Amino acid sequence: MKYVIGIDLGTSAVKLILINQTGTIVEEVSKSYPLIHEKSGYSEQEPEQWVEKTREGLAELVNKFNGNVTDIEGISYSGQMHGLVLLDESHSVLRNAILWNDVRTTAQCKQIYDVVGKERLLDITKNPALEGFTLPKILWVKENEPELFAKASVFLLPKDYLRYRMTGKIHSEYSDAAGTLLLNVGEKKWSTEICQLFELNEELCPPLVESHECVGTLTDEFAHQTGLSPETKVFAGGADNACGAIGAGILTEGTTLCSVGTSGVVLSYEERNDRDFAGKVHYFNHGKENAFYTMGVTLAAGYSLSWFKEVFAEHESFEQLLDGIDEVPVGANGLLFTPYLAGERTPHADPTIRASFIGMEGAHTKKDFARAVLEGITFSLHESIEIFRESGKVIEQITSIGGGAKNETWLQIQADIFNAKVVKLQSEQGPGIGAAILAAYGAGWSSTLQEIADLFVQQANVYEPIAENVEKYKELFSLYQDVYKQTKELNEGLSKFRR
Ligand SMILES: Nc1ncnc2c1ncn2[C@@H]1O[C@H](COP(=O)(O)OP(=O)(O)O)[C@@H](O)[C@H]1O
Ligand SMILES: O=C(CO)[C@@H](O)[C@H](O)COP(=O)(O)O
Repeated sequence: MKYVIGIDLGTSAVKLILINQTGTIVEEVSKSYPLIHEKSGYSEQEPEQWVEKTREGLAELVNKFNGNVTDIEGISYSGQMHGLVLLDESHSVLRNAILWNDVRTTAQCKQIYDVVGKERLLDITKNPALEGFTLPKILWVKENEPELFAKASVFLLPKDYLRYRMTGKIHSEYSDAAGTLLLNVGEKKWSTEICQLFELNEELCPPLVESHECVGTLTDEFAHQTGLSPETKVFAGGADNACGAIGAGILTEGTTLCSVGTSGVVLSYEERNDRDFAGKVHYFNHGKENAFYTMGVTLAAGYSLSWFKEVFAEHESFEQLLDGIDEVPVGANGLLFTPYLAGERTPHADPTIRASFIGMEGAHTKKDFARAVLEGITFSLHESIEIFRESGKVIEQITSIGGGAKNETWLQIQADIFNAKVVKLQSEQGPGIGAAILAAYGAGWSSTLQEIADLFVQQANVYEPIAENVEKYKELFSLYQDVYKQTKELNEGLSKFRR
């Protein structure tokens, strides 16, 4: 029997899965690491933590594995997107990674529009200038830490840095490069024009490969530390959302994904590189060669729930916290939550907005709050579905993955708010499975990604929308949408009091 490993370098943890040739997950290991929030709007991580935790996790995985390690044919990656890792000439890390959910770069986004022009930026990158993307972070470091920036020889995205440490080879691949605002997405090459406009040496951008391409094998040192064979082939991998899509079988036109990790996304497959969404949703290269996807993002999706748990139910598990929320009626007894804990991306690209609970009263219990949090996150995701539907897409079925897909009541809430069938897969670890599919495809297990996805992606359950709930949620959604408008100015006033 042959095996592959999928590594999902998430925001909250690195999740490792070992899958065999029949698509069965044989072993799983997860190792978490912290976020560093030095100031309001800042979000960083230490790249060394990603490497250490992956090393520890792989050693544990190999230790639990009963077979022969030389039968593990390949490893590939799925990674949190957009994070900036800067390396010096000797490829040492220059500072903490600045992550996708860090919103310190509003001034740099404005600078990008002023210098490149909004239309031209959309022509080249297909995306607007958003705080979370990589180019604004590069410009922030250039402006605020010039001495450090002068030492930078190359930038890497999070999983590309991890792969570098495991192989000694520097690369990026199209699906993650698409989230930097430095890639010409349609033409699949770094934009010389954008690099020149910001006086960035193009060598700062790593060489690009396809997601399924083999970039080398493990270094002897890494193989020795984990117990893996130094012959194990390493494949480039993809952005977590591209891998989540592969791992959920989103490989043809008309298929849609909802993923609730730390962030939340609604993603739809695109065959073409020339659809015009005017920057309302992200438009990125897929991990499948020459394909694309469009995507709306809720910055604090799972994060809103984990924040709520940490602050108000520290000693409870997610299962305990959510136990009984199916008994709370639709609308959480008149309580509405907007999940803007870290600002928002879709449909409001707004780093200043913050979250609200509206309608609190003395009779509300923790269960009402927990249900309101789940509903608020789902309303935010529904805003992206509305954009897709308005553009003419027909969305009748959505595959739901990520930590959020562990809860049955939440999946029913998704079906009712989205007014679509929601499919739960046997494993909610879509991005890790997508990474494993890329490794299996790269290793030649089949001639198409689709064939491997058909084998690896297994449905567990389908949640049908309940008509009565759909109607109630339509009314609540319109109230939810009002909260942004009504709290925008209030939050601008409050922003000077923040840390
Ligand atoms: N049992 C559960 N029920 C509902 N949500 C859960 C459960 N366990 C985890 N989650 C949610 O999933 C999120 C983590 O999802 P995951 O896909 O692992 O994230 P990431 O890839 O960002 O590290 C948590 O923030 C939490 O909100
Ligand atoms: O910024 C985005 C997508 O544009 C996020 O989706 C990140 O890619 C992080 O993902 P998770 O850790 O939440 O899965």
